[in-house]
Amino acid sequence: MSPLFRYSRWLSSFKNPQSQKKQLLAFSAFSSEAANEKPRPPPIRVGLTESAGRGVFATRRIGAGDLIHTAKPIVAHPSLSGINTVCYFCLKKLNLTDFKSHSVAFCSSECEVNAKVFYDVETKEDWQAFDDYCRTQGLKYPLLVKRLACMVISGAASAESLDILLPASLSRDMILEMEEGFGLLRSGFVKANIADELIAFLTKQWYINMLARIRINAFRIELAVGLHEDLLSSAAACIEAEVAVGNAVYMLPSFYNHDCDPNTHIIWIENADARLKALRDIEADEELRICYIDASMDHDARQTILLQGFGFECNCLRCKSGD
Ligand SMILES: C[S@@+](CC[C@H](N)C(=O)[O-])C[C@H]1O[C@@H](n2cnc3c(N)ncnc32)[C@H](O)[C@@H]1O
Repeated sequence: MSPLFRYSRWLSSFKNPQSQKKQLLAFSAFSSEAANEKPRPPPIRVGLTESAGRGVFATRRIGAGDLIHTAKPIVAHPSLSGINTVCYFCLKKLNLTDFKSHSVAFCSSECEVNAKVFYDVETKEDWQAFDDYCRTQGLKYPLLVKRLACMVISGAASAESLDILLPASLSRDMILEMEEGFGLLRSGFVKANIADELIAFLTKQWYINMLARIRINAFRIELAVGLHEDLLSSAAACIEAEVAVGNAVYMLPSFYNHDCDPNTHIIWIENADARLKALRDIEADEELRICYIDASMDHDARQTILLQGFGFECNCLRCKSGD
């Protein structure tokens, strides 16, 4: 799931507020995860907003419906309930015949090769206890941490890959609840005979830090219904089971702030590669915002979910107007 950037040096310079502005402007220059579908660089930069931390701004006018950029996940993982229905790497939907009993499958030899960054380490252990823990507790984010840990062990990712992302503030109870998952993850690697020096990064603090970042930056991936797909069976699937094919964390999309009347949306067509598209005309220097939740809910319901789920009081114009 490259590209994985080693952001730690850049991150440490954020501790100096004077360099923030310069660094944020520089970000647009190396956001190479953005689309290679267009010859021009994506029309965005990351900058500081007045009251919502960092945000993404348009560098030129963007037309309604335009593809702003695409983004590949830093780490993605299928939902456990659908693990035998999608590619284990890119989350593309597969035919049941692609799966041998109880195994995972890949949509292409390219995905199989790309998955080596975590799969070779992961398959040294059976992870039944860890998966059961996630399944019974209804947890999806520890799976992303496990996959990222495998990537760090294989040398494909830095243990600091997510450090640049904003962390959620966690209560003492939330931290206590994470201990079981940490214990299962670490003991899985020990049982797999992974050398001590390769798992030295995997401390309880690292595990909690990753979950704190994933909690407010992960995207739940719902694939758009393809034209070829039977709309009725897809609708039935939505009712019967989890619609999301999985969860993923991206770099650039994580800098998009929320708005209850967004000008941008994030969609997934075929797999976990995200597409950011303009919902209306956007002027140069306007902030691009996506909607994290179901915008059809009323004001109070939206505020409650944003506060409880993401830890912030929404400052968007729609909320300020009381709508
Ligand atoms: C995924 S991050 C977005 C990028 C973030 N601003 C940063 O500096 O990295 C989500 C966080 O941004 C802030 N945020 C996003 N949308 C907001 C809004 N509408 N009102 C207030 N804060 C917001 C909150 O702190 C939230 O937890």
